[in-house]
Amino acid sequence: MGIISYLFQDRAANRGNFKGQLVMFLFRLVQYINRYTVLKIVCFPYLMWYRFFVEWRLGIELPRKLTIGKGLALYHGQALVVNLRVVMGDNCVLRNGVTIGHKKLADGTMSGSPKIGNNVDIGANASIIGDITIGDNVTIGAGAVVVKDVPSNCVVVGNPARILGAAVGSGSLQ
Ligand SMILES: CC(=O)SCCNC(=O)CCNC(=O)[C@H](O)C(C)(C)COP(=O)(O)OP(=O)(O)OC[C@H]1O[C@@H](n2cnc3c(N)ncnc32)[C@H](O)[C@@H]1OP(=O)(O)O
Ligand SMILES: N[C@@H](CO)C(=O)O
Repeated sequence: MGIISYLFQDRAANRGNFKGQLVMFLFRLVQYINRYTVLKIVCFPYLMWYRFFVEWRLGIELPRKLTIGKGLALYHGQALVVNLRVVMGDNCVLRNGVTIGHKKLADGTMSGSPKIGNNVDIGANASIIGDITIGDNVTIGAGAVVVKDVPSNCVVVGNPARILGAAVGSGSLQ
């Protein structure tokens, strides 16, 4: 992928949403810079500015080492925190108040972070925590707290999250 396509890979997903387009452009630029040591040195002021403006000022923590596939839609973009070890697939949606990250384990170490598939739509204020896997084509309801693996092709809601529409019992997550 050429640099222009790389920097604008999320534009279509954020059509009509200038803030989403701008933040994703700035994010892809730090990701691109992060690939090359020379660019990291030359563009150090930009890396600092990204941290100050996007992370501190706008409250959107998308660290430059994060792995996110193409076509990420960012709706509203407030109080959004994603751990740098999270891996997300293509065509996902992140909304305001979403947190995706790790947890402290009983031995005092930190867990891994979620691995999220393609076409995952995450509702406002959802928290997805721990070394878990979310499948493809999943919708995570607003306010859900997801701490276990989620299979592909389902909707999960609630705290703790359960599969919507499944009969009581069979809808619990493993
Ligand atoms: C400013 C803004 O607009 S920001 C955007 C905010 N919007 C979002 O974040 C969208 C997230 N979407 C949701 O949470 C949706 O409710 C979905 C996708 C999870 C489900 O939508 P639908 O399929 O239409 O579900 P529906 O409204 O029919 O509800 C089905 C059942 O799930 C429950 N339910 C739906 N959403 C949730 C939720 N987020 N948490 C807990 N339970 C829920 C309903 O109470 C209902 O339960 P019942 O069958 O016992 O009565
Ligand atoms: N409010 C819409 C997008 O503007 C959503 O979050 O889905």
